[in-house]
Amino acid sequence: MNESGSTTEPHVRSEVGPLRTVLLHRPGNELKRLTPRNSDQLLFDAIPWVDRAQAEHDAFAEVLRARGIDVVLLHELLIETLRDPRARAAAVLSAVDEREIGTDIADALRSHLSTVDERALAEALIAGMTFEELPAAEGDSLVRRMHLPHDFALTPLPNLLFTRDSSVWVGDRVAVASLAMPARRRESAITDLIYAYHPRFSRSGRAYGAHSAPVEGGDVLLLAPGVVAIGVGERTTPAGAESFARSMFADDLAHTVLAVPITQQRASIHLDTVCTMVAEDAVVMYPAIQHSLTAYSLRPKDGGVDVSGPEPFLTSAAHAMGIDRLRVIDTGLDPVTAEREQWEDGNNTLALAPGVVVAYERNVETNSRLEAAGVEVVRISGSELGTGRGGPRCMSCPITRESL
Ligand SMILES: NC(=[NH2+])NCCC[C@H](N)C(=O)O
Repeated sequence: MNESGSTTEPHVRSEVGPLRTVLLHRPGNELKRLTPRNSDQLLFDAIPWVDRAQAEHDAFAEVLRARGIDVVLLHELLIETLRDPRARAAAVLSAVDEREIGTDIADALRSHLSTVDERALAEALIAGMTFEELPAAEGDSLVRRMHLPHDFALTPLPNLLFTRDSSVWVGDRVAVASLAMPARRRESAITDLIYAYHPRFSRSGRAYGAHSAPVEGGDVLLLAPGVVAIGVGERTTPAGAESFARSMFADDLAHTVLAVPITQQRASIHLDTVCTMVAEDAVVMYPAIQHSLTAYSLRPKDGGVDVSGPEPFLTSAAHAMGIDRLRVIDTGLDPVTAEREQWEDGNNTLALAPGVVVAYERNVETNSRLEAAGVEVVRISGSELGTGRGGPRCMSCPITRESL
Protein backbone atom coordinates (compact mmCIF):
# COMPACT_ATOMS: atom_id res chain seq x y z
CA MET A 1 0.00 0.00 0.00
CA ASN A 2 1.25 3.50 -0.69
CA GLU A 3 0.38 6.60 1.29
CA SER A 4 -2.80 7.21 -0.64
CA GLY A 5 -3.88 3.67 0.19
CA SER A 6 -3.86 2.32 -3.34
CA THR A 7 -1.99 -0.90 -3.92
CA THR A 8 1.16 -0.71 -5.92
CA GLU A 9 2.20 -4.30 -6.27
CA PRO A 10 5.88 -4.80 -6.98
CA HIS A 11 6.40 -5.02 -10.70
CA VAL A 12 9.33 -3.95 -12.88
CA ARG A 13 9.57 -4.89 -16.53
CA SER A 14 11.75 -2.12 -17.90
CA GLU A 15 14.31 0.54 -17.04
CA VAL A 16 12.10 3.43 -18.06
CA GLY A 17 8.44 2.66 -17.32
CA PRO A 18 6.97 5.42 -15.10
CA LEU A 19 8.49 4.91 -11.66
CA ARG A 20 5.91 4.41 -8.89
CA THR A 21 7.75 2.90 -5.89
CA VAL A 22 11.45 2.97 -5.19
CA LEU A 23 13.68 1.73 -2.37
CA LEU A 24 16.32 4.19 -1.15
CA HIS A 25 18.64 4.21 1.82
CA ARG A 26 19.27 7.55 3.52
CA PRO A 27 22.93 7.32 4.53
CA GLY A 28 23.46 7.41 8.27
CA ASN A 29 26.12 6.79 10.89
CA GLU A 30 27.74 4.09 8.75
CA LEU A 31 29.29 6.92 6.72
CA LYS A 32 30.87 8.32 9.89
CA ARG A 33 32.92 5.16 10.15
CA LEU A 34 34.94 5.94 7.03
CA THR A 35 38.55 6.97 7.60
CA PRO A 36 41.51 7.27 5.23
CA ARG A 37 42.70 3.95 6.61
CA ASN A 38 39.59 1.95 5.87
CA SER A 39 37.98 3.76 2.93
CA ASP A 40 39.67 1.64 0.26
CA GLN A 41 38.45 -1.53 1.83
CA LEU A 42 35.01 -0.04 2.34
CA LEU A 43 34.94 0.99 -1.34
CA PHE A 44 34.82 4.78 -0.93
CA ASP A 45 37.15 7.12 -2.79
CA ALA A 46 37.02 9.96 -0.29
CA ILE A 47 35.73 10.74 3.18
CA PRO A 48 32.20 12.11 2.81
CA TRP A 49 30.91 15.12 4.74
CA VAL A 50 28.06 13.20 6.29
CA ASP A 51 25.56 16.01 6.99
CA ARG A 52 25.90 17.25 3.45
CA ALA A 53 25.55 13.74 2.02
CA GLN A 54 22.32 13.37 3.98
CA ALA A 55 21.06 16.73 2.76
CA GLU A 56 21.86 15.73 -0.82
CA HIS A 57 20.06 12.45 -0.31
CA ASP A 58 17.02 14.16 1.22
CA ALA A 59 16.89 16.41 -1.83
CA PHE A 60 17.09 13.37 -4.11
CA ALA A 61 14.19 11.70 -2.26
CA GLU A 62 12.23 14.96 -2.40
CA VAL A 63 12.64 15.25 -6.17
CA LEU A 64 11.11 11.77 -6.46
CA ARG A 65 8.27 12.42 -4.01
CA ALA A 66 7.45 15.67 -5.76
CA ARG A 67 6.72 13.59 -8.84
CA GLY A 68 4.34 11.33 -6.95
CA ILE A 69 6.81 8.49 -6.48
CA ASP A 70 6.47 6.46 -3.29
CA VAL A 71 9.90 6.51 -1.63
CA VAL A 72 10.45 3.58 0.71
CA LEU A 73 13.43 3.87 3.07
CA LEU A 74 15.44 0.75 3.78
CA HIS A 75 16.33 1.68 7.35
CA GLU A 76 12.63 2.01 8.24
CA LEU A 77 11.75 -1.24 6.51
CA LEU A 78 14.50 -2.95 8.46
CA ILE A 79 13.22 -1.69 11.82
CA GLU A 80 9.71 -2.85 10.92
CA THR A 81 11.08 -6.20 9.77
CA LEU A 82 12.93 -6.73 13.05
CA ARG A 83 9.66 -6.66 14.99
CA ASP A 84 9.27 -10.25 13.85
CA PRO A 85 11.22 -12.47 16.27
CA ARG A 86 12.20 -14.80 13.43
CA ALA A 87 13.75 -11.87 11.58
CA ARG A 88 15.59 -10.77 14.72
CA ALA A 89 17.06 -14.21 15.23
CA ALA A 90 18.14 -14.44 11.60
CA ALA A 91 19.59 -10.93 11.75
CA VAL A 92 21.76 -11.72 14.75
CA LEU A 93 22.88 -14.97 13.22
CA SER A 94 23.94 -13.31 9.97
CA ALA A 95 25.74 -10.43 11.69
CA VAL A 96 28.11 -12.45 13.85
CA ASP A 97 31.07 -14.11 12.21
CA GLU A 98 33.12 -16.20 14.61
CA ARG A 99 35.90 -16.56 12.08
CA GLU A 100 36.41 -12.80 12.26
CA ILE A 101 36.05 -12.15 15.97
CA GLY A 102 36.48 -15.46 17.76
CA THR A 103 34.01 -17.20 20.04
CA ASP A 104 34.24 -14.88 23.08
CA ILE A 105 33.55 -11.68 21.21
CA ALA A 106 30.98 -13.48 19.07
CA ASP A 107 29.13 -14.49 22.24
CA ALA A 108 29.32 -10.95 23.59
CA LEU A 109 28.11 -9.47 20.32
CA ARG A 110 25.30 -12.02 20.00
CA SER A 111 24.02 -11.44 23.49
CA HIS A 112 24.25 -7.67 23.08
CA LEU A 113 22.34 -7.73 19.78
CA SER A 114 19.73 -10.05 21.25
CA THR A 115 18.88 -7.67 24.08
CA VAL A 116 18.59 -4.33 22.27
CA ASP A 117 15.34 -3.13 20.70
CA GLU A 118 14.72 -3.28 16.96
CA ARG A 119 15.82 0.31 16.38
CA ALA A 120 19.19 -0.25 18.02
CA LEU A 121 19.57 -3.59 16.30
CA ALA A 122 18.91 -2.04 12.89
CA GLU A 123 21.39 0.71 13.70
CA ALA A 124 24.07 -1.82 14.68
CA LEU A 125 23.45 -3.92 11.59
CA ILE A 126 23.92 -0.89 9.34
CA ALA A 127 26.46 1.27 11.17
CA GLY A 128 28.41 -1.66 12.65
CA MET A 129 30.01 -1.78 16.09
CA THR A 130 33.54 -1.20 17.29
CA PHE A 131 35.20 -3.26 20.00
CA GLU A 132 34.98 -0.21 22.21
CA GLU A 133 31.22 0.03 21.79
CA LEU A 134 30.69 -3.58 22.64
CA PRO A 135 29.76 -4.15 26.27
CA ALA A 136 32.67 -5.80 28.06
CA ALA A 137 32.72 -9.55 27.65
CA GLU A 138 33.23 -11.71 30.63
CA GLY A 139 36.75 -13.04 30.92
CA ASP A 140 39.62 -11.92 28.80
CA SER A 141 39.70 -12.22 25.07
CA LEU A 142 42.85 -12.27 22.95
CA VAL A 143 40.83 -10.85 20.07
CA ARG A 144 39.74 -7.85 22.06
CA ARG A 145 43.22 -7.27 23.45
CA MET A 146 44.90 -7.46 20.09
CA HIS A 147 42.44 -5.18 18.31
CA LEU A 148 42.36 -1.41 18.61
CA PRO A 149 39.29 0.01 20.34
CA HIS A 150 38.11 1.52 17.05
CA ASP A 151 38.42 -1.67 15.04
CA PHE A 152 35.15 -3.20 13.97
CA ALA A 153 33.60 -6.18 15.73
CA LEU A 154 30.75 -5.74 13.25
CA THR A 155 31.71 -3.96 10.03
CA PRO A 156 29.61 -0.98 8.92
CA LEU A 157 27.82 -0.95 5.58
CA PRO A 158 28.48 2.45 3.98
CA ASN A 159 27.57 1.08 0.54
CA LEU A 160 24.04 0.23 1.60
CA LEU A 161 23.33 3.66 0.09
CA PHE A 162 23.56 1.95 -3.28
CA THR A 163 20.32 0.02 -2.98
CA ARG A 164 20.51 -0.85 -6.66
CA ASP A 165 23.13 -3.46 -6.03
CA SER A 166 21.75 -5.62 -3.24
CA SER A 167 18.42 -6.54 -4.84
CA VAL A 168 16.74 -6.38 -8.22
CA TRP A 169 13.07 -6.67 -9.11
CA VAL A 170 12.32 -8.42 -12.37
CA GLY A 171 8.64 -8.71 -13.17
CA ASP A 172 6.90 -9.44 -9.86
CA ARG A 173 9.86 -11.25 -8.37
CA VAL A 174 12.82 -10.04 -6.40
CA ALA A 175 16.34 -11.34 -6.80
CA VAL A 176 18.49 -10.76 -3.75
CA ALA A 177 21.93 -10.15 -5.16
CA SER A 178 24.98 -12.10 -4.23
CA LEU A 179 27.51 -9.31 -3.67
CA ALA A 180 31.10 -9.96 -4.63
CA MET A 181 33.12 -7.69 -2.34
CA PRO A 182 33.60 -8.69 1.31
CA ALA A 183 32.72 -5.13 2.37
CA ARG A 184 29.27 -5.52 0.86
CA ARG A 185 28.30 -9.16 1.47
CA ARG A 186 26.27 -8.44 4.59
CA GLU A 187 24.06 -6.03 2.63
CA SER A 188 22.29 -8.91 0.96
CA ALA A 189 21.64 -10.53 4.34
CA ILE A 190 19.71 -7.36 5.19
CA THR A 191 17.70 -7.15 1.97
CA ASP A 192 17.07 -10.87 2.24
CA LEU A 193 15.57 -10.37 5.71
CA ILE A 194 13.36 -7.51 4.60
CA TYR A 195 11.95 -9.42 1.66
CA ALA A 196 11.49 -12.54 3.78
CA TYR A 197 9.79 -11.00 6.80
CA HIS A 198 8.41 -7.54 6.04
CA PRO A 199 4.62 -7.83 5.63
CA ARG A 200 4.79 -5.54 2.61
CA PHE A 201 6.52 -8.29 0.65
CA SER A 202 4.74 -11.33 2.06
CA ARG A 203 3.23 -12.14 -1.34
CA SER A 204 6.37 -11.49 -3.38
CA GLY A 205 8.13 -14.40 -5.01
CA ARG A 206 11.87 -14.77 -5.33
CA ALA A 207 14.13 -15.09 -8.31
CA TYR A 208 17.77 -16.10 -8.12
CA GLY A 209 19.31 -16.36 -4.67
CA ALA A 210 21.58 -14.56 -2.28
CA HIS A 211 23.84 -17.60 -2.02
CA SER A 212 24.34 -18.09 -5.74
CA ALA A 213 27.31 -16.96 -7.86
CA PRO A 214 28.01 -13.21 -7.69
CA VAL A 215 25.52 -10.93 -9.46
CA GLU A 216 25.17 -7.26 -8.48
CA GLY A 217 22.13 -5.18 -9.37
CA GLY A 218 24.23 -2.41 -10.92
CA ASP A 219 25.10 -4.89 -13.64
CA VAL A 220 21.49 -5.76 -14.44
CA LEU A 221 19.66 -3.65 -17.03
CA LEU A 222 16.08 -4.48 -18.05
CA LEU A 223 16.40 -3.36 -21.65
CA ALA A 224 12.82 -4.28 -22.52
CA PRO A 225 10.20 -6.70 -21.19
CA GLY A 226 11.85 -10.11 -21.52
CA VAL A 227 15.31 -8.73 -22.33
CA VAL A 228 17.92 -8.44 -19.60
CA ALA A 229 21.48 -7.20 -20.08
CA ILE A 230 23.99 -8.17 -17.45
CA GLY A 231 27.47 -6.72 -17.13
CA VAL A 232 30.25 -9.17 -16.36
CA GLY A 233 33.35 -7.64 -14.82
CA GLU A 234 34.76 -6.84 -11.42
CA ARG A 235 31.55 -7.86 -9.64
CA THR A 236 29.22 -10.10 -11.61
CA THR A 237 31.09 -13.21 -12.72
CA PRO A 238 30.48 -15.31 -15.84
CA ALA A 239 29.03 -18.01 -13.56
CA GLY A 240 26.77 -15.40 -11.96
CA ALA A 241 25.50 -14.20 -15.35
CA GLU A 242 24.88 -17.76 -16.49
CA SER A 243 22.96 -18.82 -13.42
CA PHE A 244 21.03 -15.55 -13.34
CA ALA A 245 20.00 -16.25 -16.93
CA ARG A 246 18.89 -19.78 -15.97
CA SER A 247 16.83 -18.37 -13.15
CA MET A 248 15.23 -15.79 -15.49
CA PHE A 249 14.36 -18.50 -18.01
CA ALA A 250 13.05 -20.92 -15.40
CA ASP A 251 10.63 -18.28 -14.10
CA ASP A 252 9.73 -17.07 -17.57
CA LEU A 253 10.96 -13.58 -16.72
CA ALA A 254 13.16 -13.23 -19.80
CA HIS A 255 13.56 -14.76 -23.24
CA THR A 256 17.03 -13.27 -23.81
CA VAL A 257 19.85 -12.41 -21.44
CA LEU A 258 22.80 -10.48 -22.85
CA ALA A 259 26.08 -11.06 -21.01
CA VAL A 260 28.15 -7.93 -21.55
CA PRO A 261 31.87 -8.01 -20.72
CA ILE A 262 33.01 -4.78 -19.04
CA THR A 263 36.53 -3.75 -18.12
CA GLN A 264 37.53 -4.70 -14.62
CA GLN A 265 38.56 -1.34 -13.28
CA ARG A 266 37.37 1.08 -10.65
CA ALA A 267 35.81 3.45 -13.19
CA SER A 268 33.49 0.76 -14.50
CA ILE A 269 32.37 -1.12 -11.41
CA HIS A 270 29.05 -2.07 -12.97
CA LEU A 271 27.42 -1.92 -16.39
CA ASP A 272 25.31 0.99 -15.17
CA THR A 273 28.42 3.12 -14.66
CA VAL A 274 28.95 3.19 -18.43
CA CYS A 275 25.44 2.79 -19.84
CA THR A 276 21.88 3.49 -18.66
CA MET A 277 18.58 3.72 -20.49
CA VAL A 278 16.95 7.11 -20.91
CA ALA A 279 14.03 6.14 -23.14
CA GLU A 280 12.42 2.96 -24.49
CA ASP A 281 14.83 2.86 -27.40
CA ALA A 282 17.73 5.00 -26.17
CA VAL A 283 20.73 4.79 -23.86
CA VAL A 284 23.32 7.24 -22.64
CA MET A 285 26.70 5.59 -22.94
CA TYR A 286 30.32 6.37 -22.23
CA PRO A 287 31.57 7.27 -25.74
CA ALA A 288 34.84 5.37 -25.33
CA ILE A 289 33.03 2.03 -25.29
CA GLN A 290 30.22 2.72 -27.74
CA HIS A 291 31.91 0.83 -30.55
CA SER A 292 33.73 -1.80 -28.54
CA LEU A 293 31.03 -3.07 -26.17
CA THR A 294 29.96 -6.60 -27.06
CA ALA A 295 27.45 -9.13 -25.78
CA TYR A 296 26.91 -12.87 -25.68
CA SER A 297 23.23 -13.72 -26.23
CA LEU A 298 21.78 -16.38 -23.94
CA ARG A 299 18.45 -18.01 -24.75
CA PRO A 300 16.66 -21.01 -23.28
CA LYS A 301 17.07 -24.18 -25.29
CA ASP A 302 15.91 -27.71 -24.45
CA GLY A 303 16.03 -27.10 -20.72
CA GLY A 304 19.55 -25.63 -21.05
CA VAL A 305 21.01 -22.36 -22.24
CA ASP A 306 22.03 -21.58 -25.81
CA VAL A 307 24.92 -19.12 -26.11
CA SER A 308 25.70 -17.13 -29.24
CA GLY A 309 28.05 -14.25 -30.03
CA PRO A 310 29.81 -12.18 -28.99
CA GLU A 311 28.39 -9.51 -31.27
CA PRO A 312 28.39 -5.74 -30.93
CA PHE A 313 26.22 -4.90 -27.91
CA LEU A 314 24.05 -2.39 -29.77
CA THR A 315 23.25 -4.93 -32.48
CA SER A 316 22.37 -7.79 -30.13
CA ALA A 317 20.38 -5.48 -27.88
CA ALA A 318 18.27 -4.07 -30.73
CA HIS A 319 17.73 -7.56 -32.10
CA ALA A 320 16.60 -8.96 -28.75
CA MET A 321 14.40 -5.92 -28.09
CA GLY A 322 12.75 -6.26 -31.50
CA ILE A 323 13.61 -2.73 -32.59
CA ASP A 324 15.61 -1.49 -35.59
CA ARG A 325 18.15 0.37 -33.62
CA LEU A 326 19.03 1.15 -30.01
CA ARG A 327 19.79 4.86 -30.08
CA VAL A 328 22.87 6.05 -28.27
CA ILE A 329 22.47 9.62 -27.15
CA ASP A 330 25.63 10.99 -28.57
CA THR A 331 27.24 12.93 -25.78
CA GLY A 332 29.86 13.82 -28.41
CA LEU A 333 32.28 14.70 -25.68
CA ASP A 334 36.01 15.01 -26.09
CA PRO A 335 37.75 12.06 -24.46
CA VAL A 336 38.97 13.96 -21.41
CA THR A 337 35.59 15.50 -20.53
CA ALA A 338 33.91 12.17 -21.22
CA GLU A 339 36.31 10.38 -18.92
CA ARG A 340 35.87 12.95 -16.16
CA GLU A 341 32.09 12.86 -16.35
CA GLN A 342 31.93 9.08 -16.61
CA TRP A 343 33.99 8.86 -13.41
CA GLU A 344 31.51 11.19 -11.73
CA ASP A 345 28.56 9.00 -12.73
CA GLY A 346 27.44 11.08 -15.70
CA ASN A 347 26.17 7.94 -17.42
CA ASN A 348 24.46 6.66 -14.29
CA THR A 349 21.00 8.15 -14.75
CA LEU A 350 17.75 7.04 -13.11
CA ALA A 351 14.80 7.11 -15.51
CA LEU A 352 11.55 8.36 -13.94
CA ALA A 353 9.66 7.79 -17.20
CA PRO A 354 10.67 7.47 -20.85
CA GLY A 355 12.71 10.58 -21.65
CA VAL A 356 12.90 11.85 -18.04
CA VAL A 357 15.98 11.11 -15.95
CA VAL A 358 17.61 12.13 -12.69
CA ALA A 359 21.32 12.97 -13.03
CA TYR A 360 24.08 14.60 -11.00
CA GLU A 361 24.21 18.32 -11.80
CA ARG A 362 28.01 18.36 -11.91
CA ASN A 363 28.11 16.48 -15.22
CA VAL A 364 27.32 19.63 -17.09
CA GLU A 365 28.33 18.50 -20.57
CA THR A 366 26.64 15.10 -20.50
CA ASN A 367 23.45 16.67 -19.15
CA SER A 368 23.32 19.36 -21.79
CA ARG A 369 23.80 16.79 -24.56
CA LEU A 370 20.99 14.73 -23.08
CA GLU A 371 18.75 17.79 -23.11
CA ALA A 372 19.75 18.62 -26.67
CA ALA A 373 18.57 15.11 -27.56
CA GLY A 374 15.17 15.83 -25.99
CA VAL A 375 15.66 14.14 -22.61
CA GLU A 376 14.39 16.01 -19.55
CA VAL A 377 17.16 16.05 -16.96
CA VAL A 378 16.21 16.47 -13.31
CA ARG A 379 19.43 17.60 -11.65
CA ILE A 380 20.49 16.73 -8.12
CA SER A 381 23.69 17.58 -6.34
CA GLY A 382 25.89 14.69 -5.35
CA SER A 383 29.30 16.00 -4.42
CA GLU A 384 29.28 14.01 -1.18
CA LEU A 385 27.05 11.12 -2.26
CA GLY A 386 29.37 10.53 -5.19
CA THR A 387 32.37 9.83 -2.96
CA GLY A 388 31.18 6.22 -2.86
CA ARG A 389 31.30 6.12 -6.70
CA GLY A 390 27.62 5.88 -7.44
CA GLY A 391 24.97 8.04 -9.06
CA PRO A 392 21.16 8.25 -9.09
CA ARG A 393 20.70 4.79 -10.61
CA CYS A 394 23.01 3.13 -8.10
CA MET A 395 21.18 4.81 -5.24
CA SER A 396 17.74 3.50 -6.18
CA CYS A 397 16.05 0.12 -6.42
CA PRO A 398 12.78 0.40 -8.36
CA ILE A 399 10.05 -1.79 -6.89
CA THR A 400 7.18 -0.74 -9.09
CA ARG A 401 7.26 0.75 -12.56
CA GLU A 402 4.21 1.13 -14.74
CA SER A 403 4.22 -0.99 -17.86
CA LEU A 404 5.08 0.77 -21.07
N1 LIG B 1 25.25 0.34 -9.29
C1 LIG B 1 26.39 0.90 -9.05
N2 LIG B 1 27.14 1.35 -10.02
N3 LIG B 1 26.82 0.97 -7.78
C2 LIG B 1 28.01 1.60 -7.39
C3 LIG B 1 28.53 1.00 -6.14
C4 LIG B 1 29.72 1.72 -5.56
C5 LIG B 1 30.26 1.08 -4.34
N4 LIG B 1 31.18 1.93 -3.65
C6 LIG B 1 30.95 -0.22 -4.68
O1 LIG B 1 32.13 -0.19 -4.94
O2 LIG B 1 30.38 -1.27 -4.68
